[in-house]
Amino acid sequence: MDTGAENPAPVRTGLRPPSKIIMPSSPSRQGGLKDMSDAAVNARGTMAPPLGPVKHKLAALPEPPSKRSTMADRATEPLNSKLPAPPNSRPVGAATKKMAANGTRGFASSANGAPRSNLTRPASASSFSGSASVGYNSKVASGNHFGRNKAFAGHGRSKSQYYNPRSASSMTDRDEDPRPERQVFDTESRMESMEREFAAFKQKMEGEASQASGLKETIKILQSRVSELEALRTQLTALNEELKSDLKDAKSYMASANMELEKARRDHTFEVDDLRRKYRSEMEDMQDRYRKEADRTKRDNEEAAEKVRKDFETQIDKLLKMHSEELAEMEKRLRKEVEEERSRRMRETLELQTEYKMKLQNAGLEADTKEREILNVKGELTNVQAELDRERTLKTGLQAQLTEATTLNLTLEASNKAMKEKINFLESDSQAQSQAFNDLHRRMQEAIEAAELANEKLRQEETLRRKLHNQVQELKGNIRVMCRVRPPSEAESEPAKITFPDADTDSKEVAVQGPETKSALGNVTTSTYSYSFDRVFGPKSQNAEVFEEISQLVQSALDGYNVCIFCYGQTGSGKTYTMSSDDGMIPRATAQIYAEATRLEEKGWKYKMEGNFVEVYNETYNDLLGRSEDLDKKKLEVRHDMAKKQTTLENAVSVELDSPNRVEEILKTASKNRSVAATKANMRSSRSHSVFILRLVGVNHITGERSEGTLNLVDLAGSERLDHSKAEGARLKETQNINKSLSCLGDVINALGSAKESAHIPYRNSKLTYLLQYSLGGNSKTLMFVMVSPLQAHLQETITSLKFATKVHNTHIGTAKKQTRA
Ligand SMILES: Nc1ncnc2c1ncn2[C@@H]1O[C@H](COP(=O)(O)OP(=O)(O)OP(=O)(O)O)[C@@H](O)[C@H]1O
Repeated sequence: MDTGAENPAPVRTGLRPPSKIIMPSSPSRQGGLKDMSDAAVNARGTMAPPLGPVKHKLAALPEPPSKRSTMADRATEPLNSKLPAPPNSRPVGAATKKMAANGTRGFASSANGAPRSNLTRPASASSFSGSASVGYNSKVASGNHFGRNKAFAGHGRSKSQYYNPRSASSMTDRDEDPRPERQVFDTESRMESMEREFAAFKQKMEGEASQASGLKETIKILQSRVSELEALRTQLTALNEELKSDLKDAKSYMASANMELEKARRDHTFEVDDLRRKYRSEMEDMQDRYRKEADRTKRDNEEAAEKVRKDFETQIDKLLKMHSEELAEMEKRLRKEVEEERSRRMRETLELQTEYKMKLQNAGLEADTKEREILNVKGELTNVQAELDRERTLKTGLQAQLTEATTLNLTLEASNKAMKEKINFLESDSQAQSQAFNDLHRRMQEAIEAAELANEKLRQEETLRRKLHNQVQELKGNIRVMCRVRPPSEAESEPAKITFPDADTDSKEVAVQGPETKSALGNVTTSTYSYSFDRVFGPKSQNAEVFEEISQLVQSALDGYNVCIFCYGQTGSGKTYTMSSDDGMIPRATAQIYAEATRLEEKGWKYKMEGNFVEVYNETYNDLLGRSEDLDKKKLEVRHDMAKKQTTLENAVSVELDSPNRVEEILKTASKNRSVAATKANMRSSRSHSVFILRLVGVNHITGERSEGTLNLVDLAGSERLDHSKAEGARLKETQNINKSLSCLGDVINALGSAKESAHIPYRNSKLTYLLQYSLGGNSKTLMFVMVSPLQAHLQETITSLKFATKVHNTHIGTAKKQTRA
């Protein structure tokens, strides 16, 4: 029998492999969840036993009975257990087998509420028709039926097609059978057969009924399975929800973790930045320390080296001294020793000679005595002879001694000679040295004399240079006028039409296009005004270039002339920039004077340089180098020494210019005082004249020459016209005073240029001209800068300034005189 109960193993569940279902405790694995839900869907859809594989993976689910049979098995269980096996129950068995084989599909149909009729249809229909048709020939039919149904289960269609025609033909044959006994027998047997068939049919029907009830039970079981699965699905849904919330939690945890991570990263970055900054500052500190340390070490090393060098030199000096002393000592000792040795040797030689002579005399006497004794005593001849031999031997010995002494004497004489030669050599060396020293001394004297001559020549040339310089200055004229047009600033627009026709050649001309004028006929015309001066500086010119032009005048002040350099022009035209800016004329002039005075020192000149910085405001003098609180309060007096033609400022602070940096201090103090004053009366610097006075007194200690010169650098107040400025009150008074002093300056220059020598020059008419009395006129060199604004708005003032400057330029002042005193 091939029932499902006998063959449960090969039933296909339709579930996916359980390994794909993940543990529910792992909420992050959504794939696993998906697999699981697929499995659940499959379980619902196919009715295959889903819990087998799932239960082991889903720990949260209730554990089903361990050896649970599959859905198909249980579906067939009632049939197999309750139905007796009818003789021809194969269709049902086949159907059941088929259902078991296609269990998933059949269950799916019932689960979907649309049961398929093929569950029962083939069994009843085929078996019924089969038994009905096969009943006439039960053996054959029975056998064929069995075989047919078996075949039907496997290849139903082909077998039934083949069998049905044969059944029909046999029926036809039996109806037409002509044999009666056989017919009775057939009828009885037929009846028997029919009864059997009926009984079988009945049995079969009972089987069907019990099968139907089995199926109902199966349905119930299946329904209970469905509800179980529903519960399972609910559990899974809950689990899914739980997992989703876990996932959500995990996501929020991840987000917060990310935030914390980000915060930690930021903190870390800050910490790293802090550390980096700290490290950098530490590095800088270390570098600084290292640099200082290195400097200190270098200094120490240099000091040590210097010390070592000095020690070394001292030691060398000491050694040299010791050496020369030792040499002298040795020489003395040697001489003494040589002397002593010589006298000792002489003494010894004399002694030896005396001794020898004595011995010789004694020997002679003895020989005489012996000879006398020989003569007298002949008997004693042998003894005397022996004594004589002895005496002869002695004589030989003495002679050998004499030879030796003579040799020694010769050796001593040779060494004495060598010593003498050495002494002579030493004596001759010191003579050569003193000879060389004398030569050197002589040559030095000659060189000094030559230098003296050269210096003398230089002094003569310096005097000549000064004379020539002055002649050149005279040729250039004692009053010179130069014009400077400043560049417009970035904020300034509408420039005036100012041109420089000879900028590429002489740079002496400036042309200004005047304002438009309307004729009576309504014609608009503009005229161009040309002016020429000693030099014109365009907007691109630098202070260095301007100073080059005036440096010769500065030199004249050192040479003993009074020099006055003015800056004239309206407010904002660049006077202060030219005169007192960091690289303006005042710092440059003082630097040149200081350098030149230092250079002249080698020619015997010694200069004393003293500076004052005063302001003329509202026709009163103010000391710009005094205390700022004294400004406008302290009375400053100007005194003139008519005889010496000198001006002194009483109560003013004088600063000695003993270093080039002093001028910087002077300018700073002056500027501070002016700015303090500016809070009292606005625009003070524009409304007052400032005068920097530098007195230069030089004495030549070689030639006895003396020179006294003064350099005046004047920054005049703005030259606005009264009608144009529309000033009132204090401002009106300022403007009136400025105009008065400027017109007085014009008057003085005019008088100097036109009048005879004896004519009156109106210095006293203004405080400014009074202060500059001895720096304007016959004994002075004057340079006026007319400063020009480049703006169209200032055109009228520009033309007025240029006209005034032209007037001054046309003035001829008498020859300057150098102030020298014997
Ligand atoms: N040659 C120049 N090059 C560049 N800038 C200049 C030049 N001349 C003047 N200036 C600038 O123009 C402005 C006015 O100049 P400055 O103050 O010297 O005029 P000023 O005639 O002295 O005026 P005030 O009469 O009010 O003192 C300043 O800002 C100055 O720096």
